[in-house]
Amino acid sequence: MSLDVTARLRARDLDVTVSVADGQTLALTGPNGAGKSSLLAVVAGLLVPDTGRAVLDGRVLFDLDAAGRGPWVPAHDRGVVLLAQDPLLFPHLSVLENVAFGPRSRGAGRRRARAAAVQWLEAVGAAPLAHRRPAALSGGQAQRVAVARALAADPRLLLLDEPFASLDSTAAPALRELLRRVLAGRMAVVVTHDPADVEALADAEVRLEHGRVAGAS
Ligand SMILES: Nc1ncnc2c1ncn2[C@@H]1O[C@H](COP(=O)(O)OP(=O)(O)OP(=O)(O)O)[C@@H](O)[C@H]1O
Repeated sequence: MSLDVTARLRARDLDVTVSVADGQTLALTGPNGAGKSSLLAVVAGLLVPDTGRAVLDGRVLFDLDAAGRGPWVPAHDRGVVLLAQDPLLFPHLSVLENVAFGPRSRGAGRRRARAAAVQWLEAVGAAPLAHRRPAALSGGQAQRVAVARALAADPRLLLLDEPFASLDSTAAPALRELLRRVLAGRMAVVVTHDPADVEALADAEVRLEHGRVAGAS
């Protein structure tokens, strides 16, 4: 059980091979423009590489030959959730409905989806916010809710793109501690510029530069 991805995309000057072991969190680091977000987008199914192959838990996500032909599993069917810098909650739904959305779309009934949502909101310390709309949340609160929504979807792989970038320095440590707890034993990739995130969250680190793997530890 693992993720193995090889992707080449000329338009982004990306040419990488990266693996994540089962239950591990990989930190993806490197300077601006190194290709970190592009690689997450390829794994999430939001960006199509020219050629490459990705296998998650033994299941092929894509396998594109030199002509770009081959199997391609669409984003919604990958078991992969991308948590972006901006929490991107559905503005017209309550916090509870936002978190229940994942279980609902995976076929859970209304009651079971809401129960799962309550449980995840409690896990991230956001249960009192359940009936608010996203517009009534602070940035840190919205990120907590976004974490709950991501986990409620029960992804096989969680991708986090600079999850603390929009938070001030007082909110970041609490969310980092929350992620440290919820990522334990899960497969995840976290893009970060902050050595504190690597230290707190990662089992392994891959550094990208100019769209290439420049180091791994
Ligand atoms: N929407 C886009 N269209 C075309 N090229 C893009 C787009 N987004 C990024 N790029 C280019 O792709 C390359 C990789 O960018 P990417 O955003 O993946 O890097 P990054 O490591 O995530 O950077 P940052 O740390 O600034 O977020 C860069 O050369 C960038 O200019």
